[in-house]
Amino acid sequence: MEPADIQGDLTEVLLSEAEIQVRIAELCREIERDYQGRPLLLVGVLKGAVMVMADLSRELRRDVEIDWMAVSSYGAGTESSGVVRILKDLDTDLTDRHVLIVEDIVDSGLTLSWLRENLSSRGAASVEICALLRKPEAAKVDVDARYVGFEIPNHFVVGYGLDYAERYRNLRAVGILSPHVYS
Ligand SMILES: O=P(O)(O)OC[C@H]1O[C@H](OP(=O)(O)OP(=O)(O)O)[C@H](O)[C@@H]1O
Ligand code: HPA
Ligand SMILES: [Mg+2]
Repeated sequence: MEPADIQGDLTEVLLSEAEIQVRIAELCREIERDYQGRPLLLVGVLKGAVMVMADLSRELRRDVEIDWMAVSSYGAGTESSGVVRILKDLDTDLTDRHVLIVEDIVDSGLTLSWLRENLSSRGAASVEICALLRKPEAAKVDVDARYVGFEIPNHFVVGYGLDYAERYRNLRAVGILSPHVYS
């Protein structure tokens, strides 16, 4: 299943493509129910959330708007710097909007706690979070994410949008990156 040129880079496949898709469908049914009758703006966080956004938005059986923000706190390493930078802002005015932030992972929580504050301060009617993955043991701040796909152990993971130095984003599964790749 892994491409030949990355064989050995993963110590373990944590979540298969099929497991991810089943869970995304479950989250979509919850989202449809919770936002019934309310217009919904999905805000994807580039670049990691590209795959989740593509699959989640197409699985939703309702109309949505989609916008993107790019923030970065990791650079090329495996540890959050804690400093969040806006690389690309939204095109959409958030006044009175119901916003659902779509993310790949809550790791330390620094990115999402900062982002939720930032978006809430723009006059949104509501701001909630949907993250495919969460690492409970890595939390430095508490992030109240309404929709979480999977809680995973505290290892650096790649695939399905998640990168190490911009590689591995295109894997269909999520796996643990072998320390020999980055040490
Ligand atoms: O909870 P945290 O510790 O803040 O980590 C989570 C964030 O870090 C990663 O993004 P990154 O800054 O690496 O940018 P990228 O999405 O472009 O890879 C990931 O996509 C999340 O946005
Ligand atoms: O485990 C991770 N992998 C890739 N990118 C990340 N950004 C935060 N945590 C991670
Ligand atoms: Mg990253």
